[in-house]
Amino acid sequence: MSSPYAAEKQVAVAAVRLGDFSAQAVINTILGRTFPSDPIVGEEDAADMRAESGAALRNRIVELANETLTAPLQPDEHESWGLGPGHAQTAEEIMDVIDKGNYGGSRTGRFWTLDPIDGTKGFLRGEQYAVCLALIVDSRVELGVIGCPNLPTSSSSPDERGCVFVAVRNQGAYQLPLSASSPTLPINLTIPTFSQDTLNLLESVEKAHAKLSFNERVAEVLGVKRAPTRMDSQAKYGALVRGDGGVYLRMPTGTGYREKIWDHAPGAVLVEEAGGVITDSRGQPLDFGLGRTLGENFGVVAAGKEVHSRVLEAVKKAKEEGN
Ligand SMILES: Nc1ncnc2c1ncn2[C@@H]1O[C@H](COP(=O)(O)OS(=O)(=O)O)[C@@H](OP(=O)(O)O)[C@H]1O
Ligand SMILES: [Mg+2]
Ligand SMILES: [Mg+2]
Ligand SMILES: [Mg+2]
Repeated sequence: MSSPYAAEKQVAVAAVRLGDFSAQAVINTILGRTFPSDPIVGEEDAADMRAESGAALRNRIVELANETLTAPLQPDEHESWGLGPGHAQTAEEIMDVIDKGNYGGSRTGRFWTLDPIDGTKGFLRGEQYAVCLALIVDSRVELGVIGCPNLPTSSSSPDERGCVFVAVRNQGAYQLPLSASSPTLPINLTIPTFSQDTLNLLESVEKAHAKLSFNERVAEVLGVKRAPTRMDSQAKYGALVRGDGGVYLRMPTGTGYREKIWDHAPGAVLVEEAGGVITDSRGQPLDFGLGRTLGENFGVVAAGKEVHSRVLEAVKKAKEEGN
């Protein structure tokens, strides 16, 4: 007997692959047209589309990407970005532009990093996912954007969904509505102060992505009273900076997995511009100059200034207990 929802899962996995590749094609096209000399570290590559067995996948992605690339321009888009009627690309051009994301990263100079769909598992469950882009210059994140199509615009309006978080170094952190035609103005974000009664953790849903049992112990050491908020993707960073949770805590599961720069670069500048602090679990700065991964950084801790130092101490204590 086949497992429950096997067909739904197959459809959803195929949809996410289409979303991943076509989003990377569209975003890399815009970046390539506007900043032609900037390299891109993108999560996806076109190898599966180029394979002999990849014809159906390739055709569908080319169709989807071209649908977006050739759609009539929105008020906030420009034809010089390679968008609008008449801007269709061939299959070869689409695969090449996806592979423009193959850059290996660098210590110096400027490059972009893209996660076309972050929180793949969340997307598959119909929950949170995000489209994430950051500009890194000389290893420092200068700009970050996290688009969350399924995130409520605030915790008090659960039915209104779709937010974009934007931060530019020294220019603040903002939340905008996802729809460019919405009259809502950008909201300037600052991580609020949490009391012992309101503090809680923001953590992954997937046990394979973070050691949730360790988070539980850290919460106990901190005297946290509220249950954790589990959410997929970098939407967690958006939730943190607008005060929907007090601490972002992500501890390695012990498999030797290295965190990818596209999973944290936009969140890093967003947290700092909202007045918070982001480091690894040992208090080391996240190093975006080592290539496609964060190298030896061990986990991620982000929170408001005072809370952050308390979390690092609690992590240390919980680790010592475990030794
Ligand atoms: N073993 C392991 N350890 C840590 N992280 C991992 C691991 N495996 C995958 N990933 C990355 O986790 C990204 C999703 O992050 P989240 O945990 O926030 O979301 S989710 O709950 O998994 O959806 C996810 O990003 P996407 O692939 O873009 O979804 C992965 O890059
Ligand atoms: Mg990701
Ligand atoms: Mg992804
Ligand atoms: Mg992935």
